[in-house]
Amino acid sequence: MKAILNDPAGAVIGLDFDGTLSPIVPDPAEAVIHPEAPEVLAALGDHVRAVAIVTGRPAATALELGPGLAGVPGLVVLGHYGFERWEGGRISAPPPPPGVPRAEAELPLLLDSLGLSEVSVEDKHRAVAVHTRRAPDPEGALAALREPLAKLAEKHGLVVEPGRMVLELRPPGMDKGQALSLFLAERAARSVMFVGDDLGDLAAFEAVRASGLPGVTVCSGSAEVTALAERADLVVDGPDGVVELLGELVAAFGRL
Ligand SMILES: O=P(O)(O)OC[C@H]1O[C@H](O[C@H]2O[C@H](CO)[C@@H](O)[C@H](O)[C@H]2O)[C@H](O)[C@@H](O)[C@@H]1O
Repeated sequence: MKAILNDPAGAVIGLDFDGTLSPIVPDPAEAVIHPEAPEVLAALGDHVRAVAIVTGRPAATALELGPGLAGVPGLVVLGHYGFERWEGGRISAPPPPPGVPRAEAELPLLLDSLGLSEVSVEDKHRAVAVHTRRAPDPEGALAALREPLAKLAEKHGLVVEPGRMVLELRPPGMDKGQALSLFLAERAARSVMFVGDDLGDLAAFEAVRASGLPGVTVCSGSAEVTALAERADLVVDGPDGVVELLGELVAAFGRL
């Protein structure tokens, strides 16, 4: 944190979206960014080398659920765990993986055969997520789905990304750690902070450590995921705590 405060112009601030900038809600389509986040990120963007949102969401979805984000100076959104990039209004991405629609087509029958028709499927185009949060027994449904979804993913050349009451089938070859490492190198960062809440963010925590830069890992804490808090330098109280921390950083920069 000291390095970031002493030299904000060299700092890259990486942030996850769901559970970090946006409070967790039952329906993924109804998630919305914390009301104070766009303003605080905009203020942060004026001081630091770059603000990057690194998310499992498609980049365009993060921007839709985060009105005001597009105005954050220099913002980069690395969507789909880094496969996709939004910057200055443009999205770049590799061709969509053919395994995703094939796996998705098999899902209804599979879910029926498991008696899990109450779970919900989120079509993310480059990935497909199976959510159990709104099922009668979310943990039980998640456990019942692990093995069948692992087999389905393997059959179609995909991997399973586990998260908060969700198992996502997505292409291999990228994760938030690789995405963050590439971004740090591209921006010649002199320090780094990464803020996340879920298992997918562990790779980014590792990337902070592997970068050799002065860095700080921050967990947006919840009772649902403890693995991240155990590995974080700092734990704050969910998206409210994240916004408060970022606000404190901005205030400190203002005093420099
Ligand atoms: O990398 P992230 O930005 O954290 O995205 C990870 C997944 O987040 C979303 O699901 C989570 O948030 C939902 C809305 O609050 C919640 O209902 C769900 O239980 C959480 O797992 C999103 O729907 C997924 O596609 C993302 O991969």
